[in-house]
Amino acid sequence: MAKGLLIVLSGPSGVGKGTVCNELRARMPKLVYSVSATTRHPRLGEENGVNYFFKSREQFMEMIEKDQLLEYAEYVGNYYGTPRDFVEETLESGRDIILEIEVQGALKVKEKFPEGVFVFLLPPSLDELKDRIQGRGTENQATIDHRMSVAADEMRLLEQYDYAVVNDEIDHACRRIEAIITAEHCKVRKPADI
Ligand SMILES: Nc1nc2c(ncn2[C@@H]2O[C@H](COP(=O)(O)OP(=O)(O)O)[C@@H](O)[C@H]2O)c(=O)[nH]1
Ligand SMILES: Nc1ncnc2c1ncn2[C@@H]1O[C@H](COP(=O)(O)OP(=O)(O)O)[C@@H](O)[C@H]1O
Repeated sequence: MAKGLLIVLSGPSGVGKGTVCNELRARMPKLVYSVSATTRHPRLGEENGVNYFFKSREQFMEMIEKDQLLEYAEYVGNYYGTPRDFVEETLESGRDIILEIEVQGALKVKEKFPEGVFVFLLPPSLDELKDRIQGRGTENQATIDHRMSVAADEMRLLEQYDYAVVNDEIDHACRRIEAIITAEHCKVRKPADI
């Protein structure tokens, strides 16, 4: 059986990765979502095992030592990582999986899965990005400033991705990503790619 597609959706904080990913999951019920582990505290309404697996620093370090993470990254003072087994089992079973992760982690996944589909979500402008992070109201000003300075560096990594999608409107961004997934399924795989 053909393996599933590994789709990595990345881009700067606040660009709308979470929002677009949720909408895609609603539109593509067969698309499997990888739930990450993190040392960040849960936000109001977030559930363990649904949004993230919330871990202590010690538990996270243990996952690293046991090689249970496909990749991990430290981002604005917290660790985030992708549980490996779930991704590999999903792909083996022929289902597509989407990882919504920040850019350093995405590039580590690319080293291990060069055949993955790497999608970079762009804001319509940096001003709009700041408005979105502020508008979400989940971070204090210092964290917002830190995330904005990280965002400028993150944008430079765009050229290492396969696709750039501007998140102007959620519906438009989702349609573009759906089109990318459809196209990837239609792609003729050369023996060297398999
Ligand atoms: N490398 C990596 N990044 C992750 C993972 N899970 C989430 N992230 C990213 O970590 C960053 C911070 O996530 P979070 O604190 O939930 O804030 P938000 O996504 O900006 O609302 C975001 O860019 C996420 O996409 C993961 O497993 N690995
Ligand atoms: N296309 C869009 N137009 C306007 N606002 C958006 C759009 N996409 C996301 N947002 C808003 O921007 C904020 C950041 O989105 P979020 O999905 O949390 O970003 P990320 O996961 O990349 O950090 C949220 O308040 C969200 O509602």
